[in-house]
Amino acid sequence: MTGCMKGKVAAITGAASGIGLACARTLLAEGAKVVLVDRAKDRLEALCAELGDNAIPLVVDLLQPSEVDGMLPRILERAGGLDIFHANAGAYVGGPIEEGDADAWDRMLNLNVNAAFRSVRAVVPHMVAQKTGDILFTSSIAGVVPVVWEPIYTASKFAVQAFVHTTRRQLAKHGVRVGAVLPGPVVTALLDDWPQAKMEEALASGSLMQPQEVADAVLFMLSRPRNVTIRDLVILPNSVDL
Ligand SMILES: NC(=O)c1ccc[n+]([C@@H]2O[C@H](COP(=O)([O-])OP(=O)(O)OC[C@H]3O[C@@H](n4cnc5c(N)ncnc54)[C@H](O)[C@@H]3O)[C@@H](O)[C@H]2O)c1
Ligand SMILES: OC[C@@H](O)[C@@H](O)[C@@H](O)CO
Repeated sequence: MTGCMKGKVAAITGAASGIGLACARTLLAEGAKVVLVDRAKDRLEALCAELGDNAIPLVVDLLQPSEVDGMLPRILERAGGLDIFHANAGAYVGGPIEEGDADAWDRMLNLNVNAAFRSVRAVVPHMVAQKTGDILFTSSIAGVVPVVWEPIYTASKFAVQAFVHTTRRQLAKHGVRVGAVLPGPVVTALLDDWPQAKMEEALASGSLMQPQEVADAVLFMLSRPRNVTIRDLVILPNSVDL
């Protein structure tokens, strides 16, 4: 621990679980104030009570556009600023398309794509005005490799990658960095949707990572000198065959 995030304010969506929570813990340990954004009110409040005064809960349902649009003033009021916005919340649906539930696809696409882009739109004017900031996405290896068993999820993360690459170039001139961390399989609640046999095989072959490994990668990205952007950081368990 170096205290390299001291004085920074971060907001992380989907911070009540998995990768978002590990990132929140890591940034807090490095001295940042962290706004944990999630719709899981009870879990969020219990976690923040445990994490201390620098952990600020913000209950937002990202699937409600008006709640996303109103998020920035609530962050500024509670945390006094915003330096890092991590669009992390996401959902997963896999499987053969002929068996797919198109309504579940819509919910996932709304969260992984529309709500994520909308949330960035909500905070960018603040970062442009202050001429500095970091926008970070939790994308996925499925954002750069078409993963055959999860076509709609893959499509959502390819969309994220397109947004990261284009907005990075729009915002660089304002001192705002945009990048993505692209993990392979991580042990979180998100993979509950995986078939049991696939999960057992992955656990047996060691092809799963822990959320902390992703959080360490995120800290590396955020702690680069301001003239350097890590645009895409792919992080994989050695034995994953993707
Ligand atoms: N777990 C993996 O294998 C893996 C791999 C690569 C990328 N990712 C990505 O990492 C990100 C985080 O996933 P995770 O694995 O930590 O999952 P997770 O299920 O552990 O956490 C997701 C969090 O998002 C919150 N959330 C869901 N819908 C919401 C909404 N409408 N409004 C507000 N909050 C909402 C949930 O309450 C939960 O706390 C996702 O974008 C996912 O695509 C995960
Ligand atoms: O299935 C391989 C990966 O796409 C998956 O583990 C991960 O990206 C889910 O977010």
